[in-house]
Amino acid sequence: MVLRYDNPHFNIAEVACLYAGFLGLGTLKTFKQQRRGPEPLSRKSRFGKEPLKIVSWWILALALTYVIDIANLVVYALRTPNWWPHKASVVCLVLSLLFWGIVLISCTDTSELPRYTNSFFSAYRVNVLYAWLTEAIFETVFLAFTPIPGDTFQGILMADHLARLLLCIFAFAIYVTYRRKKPSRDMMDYEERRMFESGTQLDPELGQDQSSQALPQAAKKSDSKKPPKNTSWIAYFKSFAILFPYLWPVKNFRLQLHIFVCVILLVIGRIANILAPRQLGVVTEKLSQTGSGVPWFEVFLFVFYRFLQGNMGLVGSLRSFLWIPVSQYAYRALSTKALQHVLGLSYDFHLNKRGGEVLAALTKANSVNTFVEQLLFQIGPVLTDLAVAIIYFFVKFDVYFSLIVLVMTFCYCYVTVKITSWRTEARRKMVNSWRDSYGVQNDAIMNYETVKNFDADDFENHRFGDAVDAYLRQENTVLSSLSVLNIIQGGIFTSSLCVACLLSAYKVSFGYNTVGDFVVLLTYMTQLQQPLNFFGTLYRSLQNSIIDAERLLEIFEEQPTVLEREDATPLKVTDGRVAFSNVSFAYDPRKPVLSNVSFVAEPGKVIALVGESGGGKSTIMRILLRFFDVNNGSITIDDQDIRDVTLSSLRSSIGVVPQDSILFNDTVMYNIKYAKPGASDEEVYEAAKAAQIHDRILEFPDGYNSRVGERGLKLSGGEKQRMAVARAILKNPTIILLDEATSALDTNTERHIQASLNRLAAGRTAIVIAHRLSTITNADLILCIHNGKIVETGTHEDLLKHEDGVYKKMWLQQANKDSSSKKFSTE
Ligand SMILES: Nc1ncnc2c1ncn2[C@@H]1O[C@H](COP(=O)(O)OP(=O)(O)OP(=O)(O)O)[C@@H](O)[C@H]1O
Ligand SMILES: N[C@@H](CCC(=O)N[C@@H](CS)C(=O)NCC(=O)O)C(=O)O
Repeated sequence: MVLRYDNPHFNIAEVACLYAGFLGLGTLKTFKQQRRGPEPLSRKSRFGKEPLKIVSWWILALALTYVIDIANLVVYALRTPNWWPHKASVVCLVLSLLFWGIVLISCTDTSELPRYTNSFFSAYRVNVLYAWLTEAIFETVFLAFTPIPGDTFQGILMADHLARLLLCIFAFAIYVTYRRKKPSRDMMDYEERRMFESGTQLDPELGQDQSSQALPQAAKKSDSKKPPKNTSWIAYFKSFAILFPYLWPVKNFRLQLHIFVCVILLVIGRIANILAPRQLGVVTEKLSQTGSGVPWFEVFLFVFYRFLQGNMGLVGSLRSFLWIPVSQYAYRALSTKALQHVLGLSYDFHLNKRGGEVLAALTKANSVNTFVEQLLFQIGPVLTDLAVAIIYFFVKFDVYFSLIVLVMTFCYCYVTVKITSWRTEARRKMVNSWRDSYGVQNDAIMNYETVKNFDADDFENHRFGDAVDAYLRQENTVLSSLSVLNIIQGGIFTSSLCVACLLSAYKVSFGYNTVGDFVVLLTYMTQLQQPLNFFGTLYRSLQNSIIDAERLLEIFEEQPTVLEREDATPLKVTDGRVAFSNVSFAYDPRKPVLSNVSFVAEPGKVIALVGESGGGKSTIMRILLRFFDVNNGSITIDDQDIRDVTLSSLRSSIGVVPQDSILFNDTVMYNIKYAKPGASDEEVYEAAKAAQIHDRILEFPDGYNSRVGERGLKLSGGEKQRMAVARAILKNPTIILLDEATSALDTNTERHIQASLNRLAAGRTAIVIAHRLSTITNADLILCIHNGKIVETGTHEDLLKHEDGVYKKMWLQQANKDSSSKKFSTE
């Protein structure tokens, strides 16, 4: 057997093996990894920086041999009359070049990978090895079965094949050399650094609103705490799967139908995108045939197809219209679920959270939805149109046109993504510097008096001027890089259009194609340009919504630490006896907060917890409400362990009057009724009367309809606490937890509050945290808490009898303080 130098079958076989094997192995590997689960990064990375560099140079050299091959063919074809290389050979050469180009980029450029996915090369090492092997085998076969070159053309081809074989052998040598080495610390660090670099590069530009501006920095910090994992793409996207059920309208058949119709409309849109240029070709054909009359129908059909086309066309608009309820459904489902989830998380999450961060993540609840929409209706259609163009041109015209679109697509997308990522960073800086200049301006105006006092007008003007300059410099970068991006995009698109048009013009002139074909080609290509023009912007917003979705996902992955048992029953409160037996608890195992706390709060009695600050009094309340679970011992209410009952029944049986009640920014009525939404106005008045706040409320300008302001700021501390008491009275629980206000109030207010608290405690089990001992002298039992232990118990009188007792000391101290402050105030 003798192989020709320009052998199409050989070339096709080689390219087919390369692509099929590479993709097949890639898929296999991804699934395998998926089943095994993520692996720690360090175990994977056998390749450090240096080998990766050598490999990259090697692949570049290999790609260059194909460039030389192509150039050789072109030169030979131009110099030899009536000789054309075989079409398949040309296509295969270009595809091989593209293949190695992609591998090269994947090995050297990992910055586009999302966090937690591994670098291309570490994931696809097997595939690259496979490609080397395939090349080596094919080159050996070629060299073995091809005659000695007869001219320069064949000589160059032969030299290229030989070079490729040598490069493959060289690559194996590199691989085998480095493979044996144990991964050094440095190598791992390098890989890890790459992972993090790739993660942080993905941060979006900052949004326009303050809340989202604060976010990326904080998010970056929290991310860096997570160990990097080698995760496959599937696993990465699978982690989003927990959000998808909220996107799909499970029970709503009508919405499912909407989605179905939208998908059909999408397909119709793609078809219209072929039909319109095709029809223009038909019209052109008709018009160029003299004497065939006016092609009314053809023209009408063309106009009709045009009417269907585009996002603003009939099909696009109909699709947008039908999608509205689907998108709204998803928004509702996701945002309510997110809030429900966050509210369901345990107290420790809420203690540790950065409030703004959680809220910002929740306001982006729509991000997953936006992500799906962008993929489905924007990026998806553009890429489909390109794929359709490749197939259509192949079927209708010539494989060369498909090749042009294919190479153009790749170059266009790659360059756009690269430049856009860089620009995203520049935009972030621009937004930051804008915020700085805004801050300077704001400072100057807010501190008007200080500025004037120090005669600092000039200083402030300069400061602001500098800040604006800094902003303008960043803006300049952003805007000029936009122009550069547009020029490069235009350049890539226009060159492919130019090649396609020249080729088509050539074919038309030699009669291989008709003028109509030229028109179809030109129209189809130009209509691709418009959506491609926004590819960068689309890519950026896609990235942003993925990042937002990731944050939402992090919240969804958060699990409550206090869980309800599956067989939990509702708490049945009969008398309201609360018993702590040998309870120990710590927020952090290294620092015990409560140890061996035992006491019984008998029904209808008032138990007071006193002791120094930080002793653990509030903790007792928190564990009774089961915001945390005890580490040892148990808490029972009417002989039912609180871990065995449902959380909601537990919390609804207990009334809490916190030290500093926080109210909702609504009316007084709304705030009191919050304890019992179904209560009548009369019940509210009764509760308010019992809490000694009714008369005061009536003095407000709008009575019960007065608004209390943000967090109840418009009310005084005493009023707020009595509102809280009114709430608790309305709720009418058997057990009351009361955290007394620490701050000394005026005697009148204090008397009112005391009276309202007495009314509240009457007939209920009350556990009171007392800061001022004078308020609990009548308590049935006083527990002195010191360092998380109960050190003394008894009534006020009992405890005062202990000469060296903790309680007595506190009592004397407070009595002293009170008398000295009274003295001071009367002087
Ligand atoms: N969420 C938490 N995480 C870790 N430690 C905590 C947490 N909350 C409280 N602590 C610690 O637990 C101890 C007891 O706190 P607790 O609030 O129960 O004291 P307290 O007696 O109510 O004090 P105060 O009278 O000042 O409110 C303190 O040392 C406190 O620092
Ligand atoms: N061709 C570019 C730019 C497209 C464009 O002009 N986008 C509009 C928004 S739809 C814009 O204002 N971009 C500003 C920018 O990218 O800085 C791309 O692919 O991103």
